[in-house]
Amino acid sequence: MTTLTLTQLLAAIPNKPRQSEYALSLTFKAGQMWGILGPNGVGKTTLLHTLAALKVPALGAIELNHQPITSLHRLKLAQQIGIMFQEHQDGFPATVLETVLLGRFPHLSPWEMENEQDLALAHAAIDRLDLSPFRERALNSLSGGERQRAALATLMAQSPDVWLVDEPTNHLDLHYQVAVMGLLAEQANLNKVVVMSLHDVNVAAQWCSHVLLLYPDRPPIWGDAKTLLTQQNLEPLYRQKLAMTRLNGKPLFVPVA
Ligand SMILES: Nc1ncnc2c1ncn2[C@@H]1O[C@H](COP(=O)(O)OP(=O)(O)OP(=O)(O)O)[C@@H](O)[C@H]1O
Repeated sequence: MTTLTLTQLLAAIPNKPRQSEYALSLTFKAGQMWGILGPNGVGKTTLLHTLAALKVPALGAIELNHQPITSLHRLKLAQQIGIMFQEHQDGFPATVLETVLLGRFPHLSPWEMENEQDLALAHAAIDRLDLSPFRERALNSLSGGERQRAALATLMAQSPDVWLVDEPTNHLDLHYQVAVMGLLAEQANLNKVVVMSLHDVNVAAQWCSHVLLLYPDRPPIWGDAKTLLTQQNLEPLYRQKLAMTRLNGKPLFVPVA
């Protein structure tokens, strides 16, 4: 069973004094769907980048299946941990299919070309994200939502054990928000670890099994989403008064002006 364990972890947040940060010690487990919530600038993206070993933490350790991630070869890491970034930068001109195929790169040997199975996985991911009409389109010609779905299709083609997803519902209309959260829930059901940053507490309440609440000015809390997603915990998180009701047994929060 895949585990990603954080021990006394402090992410290196630029311009933030270390003494004002609180350490994280928790384990993300296979089958769990985690939402990281917190105000703008609190460090959600920095934490995701640190978990993907793209940033060195200020302090503490991260272990994938009880092995320090720093001891794993970058290629091995990319086979097991995948990240979808918040901002999508198109480094060079490429079609949707070429981009999604990049997800297979960590699984290829040096100089090896993608085989039929890699192509089949890329096509399946494109179909799953409703991108078939755009298969041969230049990535930079896509709309924001289509581009977001192409990034998720690339992650799906990569098929890592740990999915780190920075604001998955960004740019998406309501239909695709539900479709994409359904896709991530499906991955958790397939025993992947899913960790995402979210701004919509209602999306977290609807879909996440666990949450990590990052406060700007007090220790973080983490655990069962049903227990932690309360007005009492969320109002100080966002410094915003909230009203709460229930829909189908799940809480629904509305900011009160
Ligand atoms: N390259 C950088 N130089 C200076 N400061 C930076 C840099 N990158 C990030 N920061 C700062 O680090 C802090 C954490 O940023 P981060 O993107 O992790 O926050 P976030 O919680 O994801 O925010 P948001 O909800 O706005 O996406 C912010 O104050 C940000 O301005």
